[in-house]
Amino acid sequence: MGEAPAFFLDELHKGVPNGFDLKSNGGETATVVVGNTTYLIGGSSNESTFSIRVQTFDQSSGEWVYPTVLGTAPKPSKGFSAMLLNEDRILVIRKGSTPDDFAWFLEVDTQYVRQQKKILGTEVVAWSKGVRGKAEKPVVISGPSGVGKGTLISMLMKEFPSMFGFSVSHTTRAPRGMEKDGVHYHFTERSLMEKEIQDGKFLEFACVHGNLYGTSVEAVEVVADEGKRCILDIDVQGARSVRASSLEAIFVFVCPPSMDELEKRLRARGTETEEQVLKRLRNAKVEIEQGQSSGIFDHILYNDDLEECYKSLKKLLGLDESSNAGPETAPKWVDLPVDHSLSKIDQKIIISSRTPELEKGSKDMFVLDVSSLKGGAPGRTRGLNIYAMSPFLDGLNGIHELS
Ligand SMILES: Nc1ncnc2c1ncn2[C@@H]1O[C@H](COP(=O)(O)OP(=O)(O)OP(=O)(O)O)[C@@H](O)[C@H]1O
Ligand SMILES: Nc1nc2c(ncn2[C@@H]2O[C@H](COP(=O)(O)O)[C@@H](O)[C@H]2O)c(=O)[nH]1
Repeated sequence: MGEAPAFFLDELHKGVPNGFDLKSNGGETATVVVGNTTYLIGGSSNESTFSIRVQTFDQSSGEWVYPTVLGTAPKPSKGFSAMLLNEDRILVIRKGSTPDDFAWFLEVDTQYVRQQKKILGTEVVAWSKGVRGKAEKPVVISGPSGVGKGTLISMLMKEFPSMFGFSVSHTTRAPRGMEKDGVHYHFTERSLMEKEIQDGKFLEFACVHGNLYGTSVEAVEVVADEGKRCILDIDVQGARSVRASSLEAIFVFVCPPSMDELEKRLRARGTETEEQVLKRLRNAKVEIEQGQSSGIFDHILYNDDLEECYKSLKKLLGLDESSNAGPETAPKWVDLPVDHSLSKIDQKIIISSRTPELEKGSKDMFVLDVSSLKGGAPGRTRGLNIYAMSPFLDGLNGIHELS
């Protein structure tokens, strides 16, 4: 595994498929060899911006392969640099990008990519954007309809607005009176949702009480992009799928004190028809059985007294009284040098300016610490840490933590 030799690159250039603009991209094409496959990441240029594209070359057959590219690709930028991070992913740095959108990972052999290869029967690569800050695991909350999941989640979001973000699911059920599209759910048509499921846009989906519900990859990404911890309110089937996916999460199951109390709450909420209430209660029995015995869940909570249950939820999430200290300081702005090179020392990527930055306050070197990465496709890669280093101004000890 490594960089492609120069002669091989020349051969590649001859056969480059249409749309790939390697020459004008001036050395910004990355070629990474993994076994018999060369991953070619190149720009297709449009005036002064490059859209990043991926192609693979199978050395044994001598053929170009068009992999299925999953995830949202990075937006066009002034250019990019790339390097092999480890056996399963390539790091791509977008030049001249905003600080919250500079680091991307092209996964070539992660668990998710291998899974998708099997499902789709094609070569697969997947994009995942790197996000800075703490790498707290998402929280999956399941339980029968009417047990109080939504109530508990609202309390958490109200008390810790800067810490948690809600994953807005898609559903084919009709909105209830107060529900807003895009806030409580993305209300959608079944045929459209089925097409999007086919296109790999969903992390999980399930038929629940006669309607289709699902968590799109984007719903989880939006929360990670805000630097928040994602909360998913999904049924047991969905929790099972997430458990089997590469999204590492904490799984919580909420039980009612009794079936009578559950029925009381569902009826008191007054949002379902009699037929729906009966259906939801029938399904509740199965869900409670599965929730308690399937081994999917890390924690089981009993929602009898709401305040007590909320306290237990906070405790298992590691939120004691002192955690309510207000929002974390926002990560500082990073002004990466546009013309830079990348090198790697252990789990640290050194981003060095090719031309010393002369402007007051600009930095010449950055260290991207990738030792605590979490998550990845589908979704964001969390836990990215970046430091500025000014060897010319401060000596090599001049490290400033930015996040
Ligand atoms: N501990 C509790 N004691 C009494 N009532 C409660 C308790 N927890 C929640 N409730 C009430 O029960 C009803 C159902 O709660 P909620 O809507 O949060 O359930 P849910 O689990 O989110 O249901 P669904 O899965 O259908 O969305 C609401 O009217 C809520 O106010
Ligand atoms: N598998 C999924 N289940 C979901 C999702 N969003 C919600 N749900 C579950 O559906 C039922 C019913 O919800 P309601 O809003 O109609 O009362 C409830 O158990 C939710 O947890 C999802 O994206 N995937």
